[in-house]
Amino acid sequence: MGHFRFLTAGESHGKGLTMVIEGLPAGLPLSEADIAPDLARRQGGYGRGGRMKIEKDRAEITAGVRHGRTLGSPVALWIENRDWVNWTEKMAVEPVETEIERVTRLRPGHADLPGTLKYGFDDVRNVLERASARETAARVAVGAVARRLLAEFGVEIRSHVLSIGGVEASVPDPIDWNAVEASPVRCADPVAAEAMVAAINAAKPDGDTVGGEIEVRAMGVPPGLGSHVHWDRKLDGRIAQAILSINAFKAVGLGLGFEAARMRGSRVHDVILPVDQWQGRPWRHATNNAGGIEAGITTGEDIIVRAAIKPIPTLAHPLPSVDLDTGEEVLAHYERSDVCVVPAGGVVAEAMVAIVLADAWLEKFGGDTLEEVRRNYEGFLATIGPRARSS
Ligand SMILES: Cc1cc2nc3c(=O)[nH]c(=O)nc-3n(C[C@H](O)[C@H](O)[C@H](O)COP(=O)(O)O)c2cc1C
Ligand SMILES: C=C(O[C@@H]1CC(C(=O)O)=C[C@@H](OP(=O)(O)O)[C@H]1O)C(=O)O
Repeated sequence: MGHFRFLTAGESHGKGLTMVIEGLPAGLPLSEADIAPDLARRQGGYGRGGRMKIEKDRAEITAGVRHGRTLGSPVALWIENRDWVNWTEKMAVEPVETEIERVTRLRPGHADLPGTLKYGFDDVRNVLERASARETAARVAVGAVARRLLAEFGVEIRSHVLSIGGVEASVPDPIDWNAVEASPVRCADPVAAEAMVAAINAAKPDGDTVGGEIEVRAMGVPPGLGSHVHWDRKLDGRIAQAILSINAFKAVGLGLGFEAARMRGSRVHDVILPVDQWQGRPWRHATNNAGGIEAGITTGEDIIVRAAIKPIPTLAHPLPSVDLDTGEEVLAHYERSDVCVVPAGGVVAEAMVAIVLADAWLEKFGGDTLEEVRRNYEGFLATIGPRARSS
């Protein structure tokens, strides 16, 4: 929608990742320490490959912040690829003398075939470098900045793993978020977490990979973000686009999501009950099957997003494929790969939800300074009580 905008640039084995963020108000406290924890969380999770032993992601703020506060100008960030030193010739910006071996054995499930066809390349590397989920490090850094804005207003965004490799977790209520952070697979159910680790361990020696499902929750979100009036202002649609844009994400649901299709209306819809007082108003939904959004607008309940992540496409025991040069049958390309990225995927999904919410926040409460945003937010909250007219 353009109130909080960002671009990223960078190839997986190039020098690093560049981000430019536009739309932040002036006066927001922001430091590298606000970004570092999320970058570390994205690098974790059981089942990642050799690359994560090389990288130690750190986002440097190179513009838009002075003495710890945003200036209202674009914020620029930079993350170095530590692996780049091993790829200087293969990834050189200028032409090189040596002949670089091309990648031509197409990997099913990755960008290799559609990307090379679309851009007219004879070397899959020209596509895979940018298609790589290395770019999700940049999104998590941008998401941490969005999260910093939302934190000013008490909004908190978390994720946990619902399933890996067909092993399903039970979801405790309430969720112990510290336990999720301590879990090797970011799962709130310790028994299921053990079985998930076992599923990853079982897939690895087979040269295989596993996917799974994650859930993101945004807590402390006020009613009124998004809108029902146009398709591209509906917040559920904006969240779905943001989530499905993450590498390997294949399905998304709000609240009950797919489950709602199999239930009766009387069981699905969240009845509205009078209460003494809940967040400044005398009503509250009895349940939150809608996942905090009705008609594209936040209701004030937690936003709950569930998403499915496919198994990683690059297999150590490669799948049958064809060679881009000859069209002959070959096995797909393999150098190294993650076996499972479901926990990391949850962290990336948190970042995308934070970005969409920051955008919707500035759309509704936007201002040039943080204080102006705060005034607009508080002014709106003061209007959302009962509508009885005084005569
Ligand atoms: C955090 C993360 C790490 C990933 N690591 C790998 C990997 O090591 N090998 C691989 O083939 N795909 C990996 N992927 C998935 C591919 O990037 C993705 O499947 C590919 O870009 C094709 O896009 P699509 O699956 O969205 O259609 C990863 C995805 C995420 C979110
Ligand atoms: C670099 C990251 O993920 C990469 C995503 C990725 C892919 O194909 O998507 C392939 C792998 O890269 P490499 O071939 O260098 O091992 C992952 O490690 C990261 O998450 O930071």
